[in-house]
Amino acid sequence: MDLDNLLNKNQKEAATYLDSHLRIIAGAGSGKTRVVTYRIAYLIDEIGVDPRKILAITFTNKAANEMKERVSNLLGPHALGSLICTIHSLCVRILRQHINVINYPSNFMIMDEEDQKALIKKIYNNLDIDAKTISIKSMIASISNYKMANVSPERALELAGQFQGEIKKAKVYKEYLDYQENHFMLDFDDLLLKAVYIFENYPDVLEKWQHRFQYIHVDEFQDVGNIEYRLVKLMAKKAITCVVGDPDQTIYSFRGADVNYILDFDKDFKPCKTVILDQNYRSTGNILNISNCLIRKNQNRLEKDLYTEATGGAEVIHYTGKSEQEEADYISSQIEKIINDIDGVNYRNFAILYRANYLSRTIEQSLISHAIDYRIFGGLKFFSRKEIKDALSYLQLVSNDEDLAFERIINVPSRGIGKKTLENIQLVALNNQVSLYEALTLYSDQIKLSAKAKKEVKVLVNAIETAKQSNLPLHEMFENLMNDLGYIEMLKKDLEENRIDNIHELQRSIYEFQNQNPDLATIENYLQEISLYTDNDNIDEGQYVSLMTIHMAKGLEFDYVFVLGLSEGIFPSFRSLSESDDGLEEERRLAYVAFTRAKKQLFLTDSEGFSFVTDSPKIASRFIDEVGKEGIKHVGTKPRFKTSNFINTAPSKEELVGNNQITDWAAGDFVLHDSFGKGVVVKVKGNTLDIAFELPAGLKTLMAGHKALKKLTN
Ligand SMILES: Nc1ncnc2c1ncn2[C@@H]1O[C@H](COP(=O)(O)OP(=O)(O)OP(=O)(O)O)[C@@H](O)[C@H]1O
Ligand SMILES: [Mg+2]
Repeated sequence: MDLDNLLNKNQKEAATYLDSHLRIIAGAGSGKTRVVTYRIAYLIDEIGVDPRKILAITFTNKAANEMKERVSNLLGPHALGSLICTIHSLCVRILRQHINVINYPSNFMIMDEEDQKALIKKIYNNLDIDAKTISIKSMIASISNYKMANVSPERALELAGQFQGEIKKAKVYKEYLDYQENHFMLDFDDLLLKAVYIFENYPDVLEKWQHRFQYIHVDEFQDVGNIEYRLVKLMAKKAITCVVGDPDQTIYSFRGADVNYILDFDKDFKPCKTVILDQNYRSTGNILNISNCLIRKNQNRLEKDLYTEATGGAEVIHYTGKSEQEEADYISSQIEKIINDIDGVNYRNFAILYRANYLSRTIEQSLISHAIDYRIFGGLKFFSRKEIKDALSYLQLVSNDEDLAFERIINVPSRGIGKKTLENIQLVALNNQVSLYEALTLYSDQIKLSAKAKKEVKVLVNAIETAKQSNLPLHEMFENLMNDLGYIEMLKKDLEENRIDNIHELQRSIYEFQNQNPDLATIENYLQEISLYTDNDNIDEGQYVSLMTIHMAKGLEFDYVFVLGLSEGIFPSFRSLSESDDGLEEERRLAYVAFTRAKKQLFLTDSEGFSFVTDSPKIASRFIDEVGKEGIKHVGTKPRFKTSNFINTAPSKEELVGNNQITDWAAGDFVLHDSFGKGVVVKVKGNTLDIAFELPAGLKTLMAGHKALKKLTN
């Protein structure tokens, strides 16, 4: 292995330095992960270290697999034996071997978040606690806090004093722990906590693991929290520890990550050498330039800049679309164009990144209609998400009384209708040769329901019947339906903000559908169209474009990267903006992570219109403004920033989303349309208008509340 050709001087120094602990602090794409990979190869190949003495901790399974693959490409099969994994899977290994010291069986079960929620719901039922008073999500957070602070249930009860809410929480906590112990279940926090507990209390176990590893590496060290740090510190007693990270890429502070662990690393790990890498090998000059410009806007940071020997390369493109659909179609067509124009490029060279999961919907639909295969990492495709399936089931029930849809939603939100009652309804339906919904409405006297269930069923039926008879535009009917059913309230209660955002996104999809198909805007037709998108399975092999949130993209790189949804309030997210400057700075680091994933070309996109999530008109993200003017080109519609007076003159929601003054329209009204010019209303049909425009536009059918349309008073 000729390291001189593979690494630059500083990188080589870092890869081969074995005299003490080592810290590598460096910006994105400077080869930190590459150094760790070569260091492992160097240890095995040149120094002759037994691979089993080497540990490398990565942030995600994907990163672990990539590192394993790279090492085995370098060394062939004799690299096998070194342990390259995430911190959670390391803990699972430790516990499977040693958890018996605390009287747990080694085949303990691991609980994910869904399991936690289910257990807490069960406990709420037993203790007669209403999720309205303590949301499930806040309960999960409290349990995590108690555990991390090593607070016992008894102590939690003491601390609660006279506060009823806190007393309840302490009780739930006790039940939760009892259940876990009786069933030998560990949640994700426990994996770390129990491993640390065993290390701290069973010196012989700790010693085994301290002996096991001679060289320890931790990638993405800027994102470790207290418990991870303690684990590494315990294990590293006899090892040479190498940590690498970039303080500008700390993006998990909201979950307890603390950048000070890397900044103060040399205080605990003595002696320690620090290597700084400042040459970027990943990106073109233009990409690097705008990323540097952006991150410099953070006040609270260590000054450090990256340079590259690469040329400027293709300009960074900022595209603004008139609508989200236009924005998405721009991305799809650029992917097609690049594949057509440049030899050897395929879908795998592309990534589309976004701030939050709900933002994938428009781009997914566009990719499907362009026949571009894609895969979502770390999440489900939009139309496979639980809340979307629930909402669509409700719409199905409204439109054509589907039994499968009925079964899916009859107890969501919970109406006290369990398996037995459902069987009862099914039997009544069968006996009377009607649908399940009809059985519930027409033959309710034959169905045994508790008083609570009866009340809830009434709410359900009312909501569905109101929706069936609604004359409102579809997206408003849908909004009312979700509210009337208590569905939104259920999500709010559980603090499921992401799911609420997804429901709002679905509402937007309905809104767009009726705008594009004013003549055909029925639920049946909408569901029909959507069915094209709902049964698209994930492809695991072959070529596909990668879609993921920016958090998932940490450490990865792609030739062509699109970052979409760069609108104020979306990214930076309005939730972070309302917190503090720290919130904004973390968003900016997130943008820095996103932009620096690109190797050859970076596309930043946003669009005009109205956001159902922020409930306001969209303007371009401040991050677009902050990247400076050099090496970036604006295309599409002229972007609007907060600094212009757009905010004052922004159209209202009614103007953008459609007002309810449909009845105000009459044949003969004069109108002005942004693109079609002047016209006269020929016919009013419900919410749609037939309008004769000046030529060349001619006769058009439009939504009455369309934002581009204004009624002229005379
Ligand atoms: N000396 C070098 N010669 C050639 N290519 C290099 C060199 N150093 C790094 N690279 C390449 O540059 C890219 C970025 O490297 P790497 O992923 O290790 O950076 P990083 O610092 O870990 O980035 P991030 O902060 O995003 O995790 C990779 O494709 C890597 O192979
Ligand atoms: Mg890396």
